[in-house]
Amino acid sequence: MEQIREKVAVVGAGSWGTALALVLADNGHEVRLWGHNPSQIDEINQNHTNTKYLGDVILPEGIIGYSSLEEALVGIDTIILAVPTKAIREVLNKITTVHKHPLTVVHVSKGIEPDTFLRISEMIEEEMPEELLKDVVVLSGPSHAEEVSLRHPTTVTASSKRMEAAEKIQDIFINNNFRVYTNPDIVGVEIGGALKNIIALAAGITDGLGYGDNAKAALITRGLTEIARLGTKMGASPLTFSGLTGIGDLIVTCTSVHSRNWRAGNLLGKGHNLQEVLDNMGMVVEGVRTTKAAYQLAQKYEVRMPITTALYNVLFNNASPKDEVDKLMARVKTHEMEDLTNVLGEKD
Ligand SMILES: NC(=O)C1=CN([C@@H]2O[C@H](COP(=O)(O)OP(=O)(O)OC[C@H]3O[C@@H](n4cnc5c(N)ncnc54)[C@H](O)[C@@H]3O)[C@@H](O)[C@H]2O)C=CC1
Ligand SMILES: O=C(CO)COP(=O)(O)O
Repeated sequence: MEQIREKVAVVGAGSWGTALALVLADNGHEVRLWGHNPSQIDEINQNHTNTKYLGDVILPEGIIGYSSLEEALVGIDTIILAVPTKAIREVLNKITTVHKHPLTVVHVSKGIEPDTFLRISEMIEEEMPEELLKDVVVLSGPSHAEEVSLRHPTTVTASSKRMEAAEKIQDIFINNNFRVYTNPDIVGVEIGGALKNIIALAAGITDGLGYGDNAKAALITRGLTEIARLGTKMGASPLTFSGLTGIGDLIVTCTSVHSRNWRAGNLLGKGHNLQEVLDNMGMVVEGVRTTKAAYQLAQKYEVRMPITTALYNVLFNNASPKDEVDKLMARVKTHEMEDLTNVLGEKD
């Protein structure tokens, strides 16, 4: 396939931004990687490494690090936004201050904003002046940066309200190690990517408590049910949850040692407190804030989300992880298929 060569700016030089910059550079694009930590940018330009996030991986020389956002964005019309959900508004604000030309914004973050309940594409639409925003595309799926940077086979999905925009991003990223699909269901893609982190925290907790694979399989399966239950009420297609950004990302995040959400949950299950865990992680654990947002959304949409509620109690009400598991197991008996029918919206 003939690749189009583009000038692309990756905004955010953490694990995921750096790994995606590597994919883009492998495809021959001119890649500018912006980060707010000047010493890290020096390391990228001088040593072609980003050791804090990707260890001894050698980055392609085609990646040029920038600590000036204004300089990084000169002549750019596509940006990859790769910062934690919490930083999205602040970074967009900086972008619109220095860049006055229309942009396609590809976001790769996995979260929902607590209190506003906005998905990330909605936050971008709210924060960017209409005349500066061409398209919003989300790129999501089962994809740990550590493995992408080693060029191990990975599959993800691009979604946008305008399919041509998603297809363009598919073309920019796709290669023989990094296979990109498209899906028109942006609500489902964003909800699946955000909510799987909640279940991964819970899976880490049960592993930390010493429970085995049965408990993890139960969390993945019943977790998917409650993600789909909320997602369909928010307008997602139920089919998306059986795809890469649904069950796919849920499996990888609940089972991989690379997952920060699983690792944080594991420490909580072993008895560490939340602040201690977050302080030691040194990278973003998106599931904590997303649990708050999903707990609030469950109440707004009157959807049963027992795993999310149990995790909310552990994170924000000081509940004991073991007591919450005991409570989940002792709930009133129910029919599995009746629950699944609810997912499809055929019953309240
Ligand atoms: N690491 C991974 O394998 C994947 C991560 N993601 C998502 O990508 C998003 C970013 O995650 P990671 O890169 O993994 O996080 P990270 O913790 O590795 O890096 C985050 C980067 O954002 C920077 N940052 C934080 N606040 C900032 C601000 N206010 N202004 C500018 N830069 C700021 C940090 O300095 C750091 O360089 C998250 O939403 C995560 O869920 C999605 C897929 C895979
Ligand atoms: O989203 C991810 C993999 O698809 C990364 O998950 P963590 O943030 O838990 O590391």
